[in-house]
Amino acid sequence: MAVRPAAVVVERANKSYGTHTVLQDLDMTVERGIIYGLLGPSGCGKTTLLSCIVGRRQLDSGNVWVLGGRPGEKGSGVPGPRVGYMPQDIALVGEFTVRDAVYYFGRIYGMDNDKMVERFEFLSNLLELPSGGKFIKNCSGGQQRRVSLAAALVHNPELLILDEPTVGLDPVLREQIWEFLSEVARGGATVIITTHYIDETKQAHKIGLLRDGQLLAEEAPEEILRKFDCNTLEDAFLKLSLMQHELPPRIPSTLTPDVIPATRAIANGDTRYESREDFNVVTSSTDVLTKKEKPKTPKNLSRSRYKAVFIKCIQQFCRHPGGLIFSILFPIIEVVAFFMAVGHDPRDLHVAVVNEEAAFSPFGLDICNNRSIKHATLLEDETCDMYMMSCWFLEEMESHDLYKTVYNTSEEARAAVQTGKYYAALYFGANFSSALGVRLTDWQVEDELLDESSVKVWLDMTNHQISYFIKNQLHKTYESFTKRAMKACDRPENTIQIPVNFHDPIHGNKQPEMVQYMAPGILITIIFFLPGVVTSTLMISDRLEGVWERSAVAGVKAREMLNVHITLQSAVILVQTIEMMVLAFAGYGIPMRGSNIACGCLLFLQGLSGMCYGFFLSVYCSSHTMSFFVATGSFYPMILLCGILWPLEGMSMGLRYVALTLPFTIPSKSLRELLEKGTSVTDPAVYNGFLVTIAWIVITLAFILLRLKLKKT
Ligand SMILES: Nc1ncnc2c1ncn2[C@@H]1O[C@H](COP(=O)(O)OP(=O)(O)OP(=O)(O)O)[C@@H](O)[C@H]1O
Repeated sequence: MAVRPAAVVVERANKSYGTHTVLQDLDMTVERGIIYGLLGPSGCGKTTLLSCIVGRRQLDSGNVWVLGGRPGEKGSGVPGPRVGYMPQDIALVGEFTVRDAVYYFGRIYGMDNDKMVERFEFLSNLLELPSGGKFIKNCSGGQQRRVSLAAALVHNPELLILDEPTVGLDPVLREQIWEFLSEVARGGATVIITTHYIDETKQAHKIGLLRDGQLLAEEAPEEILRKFDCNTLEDAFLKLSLMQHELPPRIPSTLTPDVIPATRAIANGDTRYESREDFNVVTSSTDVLTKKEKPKTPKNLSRSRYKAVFIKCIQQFCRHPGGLIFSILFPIIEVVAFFMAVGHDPRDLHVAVVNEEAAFSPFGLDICNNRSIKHATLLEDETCDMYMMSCWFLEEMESHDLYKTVYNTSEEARAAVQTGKYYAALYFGANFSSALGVRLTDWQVEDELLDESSVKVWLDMTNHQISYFIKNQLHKTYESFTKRAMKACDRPENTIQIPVNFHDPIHGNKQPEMVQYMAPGILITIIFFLPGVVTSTLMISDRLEGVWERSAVAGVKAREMLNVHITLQSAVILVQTIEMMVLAFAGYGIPMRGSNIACGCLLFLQGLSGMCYGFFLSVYCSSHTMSFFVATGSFYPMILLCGILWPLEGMSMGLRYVALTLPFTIPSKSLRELLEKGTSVTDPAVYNGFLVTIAWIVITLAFILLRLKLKKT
């Protein structure tokens, strides 16, 4: 008797999702060279069982042997090129053409170009595939399913696992596919197929009926019909299901040798097996099953897998205009938007002005335009005569970008502020100049005179930026106004300035621009955010579409996927870094006092950190929505706490420590040190930023690998 090892043996398999038991002490045997039809109602666990067979899920207890080894074991070829897997979902990249989809798997399995061309031609004819250049996303559901089947068949695997391959196909095509599968089995390969069309499984050599986590029957279709005295398999299954709880526990069929129907004679190369005894597998002796066979896998598959995934990612990226624009144009748009919109002083600001001094003068309000008027003169007795000084004040105010709109009364001016027309109202009393003259020469003045010599200001403080700007401009106006008056009266200009002298700053310049302060933080956040979003979106799409899972069954390792993605994203991040630096330093003249290379490296590392954060989101979030929530929920606190919007010194100590651990806070400070102070990278103020960035990369990668290890997704 020729003893022939089984292709698949499952022994006392148990699998639950939480409290929901899916497989319960399940035994299953699939002999080599047969078509095995796995049937069962929706949700009974067929897909779960298949994914345990291909090594993508682990049983809670029990054993699985596939092609003489354990799935997932090193060198078993499963997952890998010994299996062809067609999942229930299409699991193909929408940006693939029909040809790309088939070639992608061909490359993973290490097929050379000629072989792929030949197989593609063959499968195109067999499965009536749409034209090779048609995009998967433009194919109909049935066409996509046929392409998906072609992708599973491309490399002539030893074991074909097809999860509902014939759904939605027309009967003629279904018949052709079954004929082809019979031919494949005659060639010695094994086929496990699930289908909802029970009748078509008549063509299988063996059928397993899965219900409530167990196989109710596992026999040749004719045998099932005979045993249950039925004309159709549907009737037989109905009977079996009704009798399920009355039946004694099923003894695995392989232990009771049956006769394989004459019509189902099975061939493997030159050997033909006419009887079940011939065909028997020694499931009771796991020695035979676990005996290692040398898998017929081509060498250097890792290289071809890298190539396949690399080409796939490039195709996905280049054929996705949104992604391309997002990655290349967004950094430019965001940097330009920032430099154009942020940090500039408000312009064309008008304030409501009531000038009673001028109004009651002989020329009325026009007096301020009268160039012959002398506003301040030194008299012979060395006293300073001041006249219509409000005109000078208003002139100085305009030179500080605050323009007057004249009102007649202070009530009207304040009403204009109240209604939001202006941010400030100014009032000069009728005796402004004379009171000011007395005030500047006499220390002992009465409150009334003090009041008359003051410019009264009412502000709308609800807009902090603008009201602080107006306050600042009025202080500057006062400064230049008094200097002008003192000069006219031949007095030292600085005598009535505030007695605080600001020397040249140690760092930066006397008129710092907000934009320079914010730029490092903004560059850091942009370069972190973009790769983060691109990575999480691409990865979640791949996973939800089943592409990741399917590639993994074909043998692509998570590490290989990550490496390819990291390489490609790194290239994109490099381009983004260069774009941003050229724009910020050459385009908008942000000073760069430190090392260009150090600045580039810090930005690049931040991009990598953002990419790792994107990976992190993609492995921990089950959907795009979830990832969006987490990304938005985390980016905002990162930006709010990083010190660009408000200094850390304004936060409580506890919050400050939290802020320092976030990815933007210390790196933004380090970049500012590099740019504005030219600090060396050997200084902790700079290298701390690098350390925090690297720590974020390492920690997120560790969490990603941990997750991938713990959960085979
Ligand atoms: N990751 C998971 N977490 C929790 N429950 C799951 C998970 N995957 C599957 N299940 C549940 O396990 C049961 C079996 O699912 P499975 O996909 O294996 O069924 P199936 O027989 O393939 O169904 P169908 O024919 O509809 O595809 C279902 O009730 C399903 O809801």
